[in-house]
Amino acid sequence: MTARLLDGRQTAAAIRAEVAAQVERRRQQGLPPPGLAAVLVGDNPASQVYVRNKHKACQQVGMASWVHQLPADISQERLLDFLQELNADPRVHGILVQLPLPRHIDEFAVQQAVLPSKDVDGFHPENAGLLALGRPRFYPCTPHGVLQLLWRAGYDTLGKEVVIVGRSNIVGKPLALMLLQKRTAQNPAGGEATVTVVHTRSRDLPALCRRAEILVVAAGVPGIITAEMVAPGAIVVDVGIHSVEGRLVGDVHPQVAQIAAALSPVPGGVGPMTIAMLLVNTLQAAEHIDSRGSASELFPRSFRLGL
Ligand SMILES: Nc1nc(=O)c2c([nH]1)NC[C@@H]1CN(c3ccc(C(=O)N[C@@H](CCC(=O)O)C(=O)O)cc3)C=[N+]21
Repeated sequence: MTARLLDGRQTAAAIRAEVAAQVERRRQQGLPPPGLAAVLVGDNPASQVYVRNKHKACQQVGMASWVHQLPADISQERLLDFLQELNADPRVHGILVQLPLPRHIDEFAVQQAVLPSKDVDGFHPENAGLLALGRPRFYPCTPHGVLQLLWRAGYDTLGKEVVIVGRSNIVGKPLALMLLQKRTAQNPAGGEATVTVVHTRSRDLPALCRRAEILVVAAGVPGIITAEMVAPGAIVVDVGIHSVEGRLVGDVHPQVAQIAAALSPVPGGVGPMTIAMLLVNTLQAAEHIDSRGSASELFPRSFRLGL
């Protein structure tokens, strides 16, 4: 038996089509296209691929997109000034500063400099706090992509034993919060799961992982999850992505496909979903700015994506 494939490319394409329809509806109403500004500092080759993919995805759905390539040695002060310009630009509804940043730049300072209402990554402390309190403004793209991939494949997390491997601010932590929340019309990406977050310091990682009905792996270590760490019939979502000897691999060892009931692969799983959810957030940012007249207000409703 080999696992059912959770096809992130196909699911992301379906979400892009939903977003494209909303962008077209806006156009017919005479509204400007949602606009995303991506900021890339330095020339990390992986970051260049991701930012290019985001730019292509924006164009595909009819959004405006700008890629700002800044030199690796730009000062933090200049970068923060540049972000203020994007904050003030009415054509820009969403701002994304690609991570990782060069070492001389304080990531937290940069995340705080993005206007919270344009923070389509959901990394600003105000947005992280709102998510933690059950009042999400933007769902962080990768965790939301994981939940959408599961939901659209027919897997409900309600009451399930979900184990998350990894405790990062961009995946593990926000995903845990989303999985705990109730699913409501205002909060459609809730989970109501029993959530366990494990990490490299956890005692007996294999036993903890084997408890999972749904195992989400965002550890950042190639192949760390092997077949004996997975319960037969589990659903496994691989969030890791690494270039190893010229090939893309995830955190989940290929032998897991023989044990799991379903598996989200790398590439072709969470990566394309992350980009699709970025488009959703950019659309949401544009919608609320238009409908409320103010970019700084709390968004009153979530963009629901057919849930
Ligand atoms: N501010 C910020 N926001 C992010 O969302 C963000 C970031 N920084 N830094 C890096 C991570 C990583 N990330 C990916 C996005 C798409 C793919 C993706 O499209 N992957 C394709 C393969 C792409 C390839 O060919 O290399 C796939 O998995 O099929 C992967 C990884 C977004 N991130």
